[in-house]
Amino acid sequence: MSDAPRPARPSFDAALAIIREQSASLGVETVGLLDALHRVTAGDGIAASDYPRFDAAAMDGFAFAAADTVGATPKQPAHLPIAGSVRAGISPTTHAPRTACRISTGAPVPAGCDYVLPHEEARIEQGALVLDRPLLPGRNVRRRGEDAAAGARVLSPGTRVTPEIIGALACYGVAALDVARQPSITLLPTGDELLVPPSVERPAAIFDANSVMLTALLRAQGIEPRRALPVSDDVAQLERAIAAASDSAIVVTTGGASGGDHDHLGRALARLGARVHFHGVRMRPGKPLLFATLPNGTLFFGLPGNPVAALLGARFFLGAALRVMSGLPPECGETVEIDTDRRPDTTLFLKASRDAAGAIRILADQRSHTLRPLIEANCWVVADTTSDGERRRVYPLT
Ligand SMILES: Nc1nc2c(c(=O)[nH]1)N[C@H]1C(S)=C(S)[C@@H](COP(=O)(O)OP(=O)(O)OC[C@H]3O[C@@H](n4cnc5c(N)ncnc54)[C@H](O)[C@@H]3O)O[C@H]1N2
Ligand code: MOO
Repeated sequence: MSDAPRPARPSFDAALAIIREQSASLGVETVGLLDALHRVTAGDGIAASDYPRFDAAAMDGFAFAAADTVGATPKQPAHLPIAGSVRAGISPTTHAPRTACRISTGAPVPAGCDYVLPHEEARIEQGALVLDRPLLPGRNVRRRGEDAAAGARVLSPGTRVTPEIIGALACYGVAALDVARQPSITLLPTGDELLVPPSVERPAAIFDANSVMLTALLRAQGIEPRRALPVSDDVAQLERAIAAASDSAIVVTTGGASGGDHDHLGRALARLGARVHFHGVRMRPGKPLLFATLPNGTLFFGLPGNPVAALLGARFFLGAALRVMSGLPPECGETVEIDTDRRPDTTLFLKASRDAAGAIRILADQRSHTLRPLIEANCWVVADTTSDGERRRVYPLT
């Protein structure tokens, strides 16, 4: 058992509150548009250019002024001689009244034209477009600035940047964005079973799944963590490895968090002079989770080794700190009515799948070493009891 003092175990909500209290914004930086992917905006996104940049044809066909069709009938159609053509990328051209010009999709509609007739609808006789009814202006013309006008506020602060947002901003000529600074993070897997790759000669070795999984989880938030080499279940080595990692703003270990004979995390942190905010949370899986501050101010998350517990710890606890650092509000989940297992005084995290109709199914295998159900899962159901009674909340998987 660890000799380190054990503060009382908080509830899940209380533990999150402690983490939020210990976390602070890291400020703002300007990054190139593509580098903003998965990051959180720290200011408004402003369109640098009108989009569309000019009145443009939405179809290949013929451009002309709708006014030139006034009074046209099948018996007395308007004849608009076809004069010239405009292609995409060609600067807007002048247009002689009572003529039509060939135009391709994306080409600037010549000044004076306000109608584009698709070529498959066109009747051409002796080099003139024949129109046998009056037409209303605007058809197949994309108006300048109709999606976004230069200077328009198109993005608010606190938005997670997606590929779609990057696409829109690229249309609007935005080349850089202000985003919240991200912390540097070192992932430190612990456990003798990780020190050598699994092989026939090493039947008790396992693959280090946790640091791979957490790297993926962080990349999805625009953070590239440093992955330290696995460290053995030895207090001195653990102490050294944590000290070496503490140049990062956040250190995350996996394994060695519970009170087993070889779980030395508590002892290593005591030797380092860390301030342990809690060791153990009234939740399952993830009960042995530890949160501390190292003497230099680095935040420390000691996640349990079981992969589901490690994932939950990163998803909800490290995630809570990252949200504060990114200027995002706390997650509150969606309250739902669903009958699940319950455990007194414990928050249960259940792998679940929600179908297109919104029906939630709790998956059969809830053990904390099995990730296979998470291939099928798309949400967590979080079950606990409040003073108002049983509560069930749904959270996205990541
Ligand atoms: N007597 C008790 N035993 C255990 C308790 C308990 O309360 N009393 N709690 C159990 C719970 S709950 C958990 S969670 C685990 C967590 O313990 P540790 O954080 O000390 O983790 P380890 O013992 O080091 O490892 C647990 C499990 O996970 C595997 N592991 C570790 N690292 C990785 C990795 N990087 N990738 C994949 N898998 C990893 C490890 O081999 C173990 O199988 O303790 C229970 N025991
Ligand atoms: O807390 Mo443990 O996470 O149930 O396996």
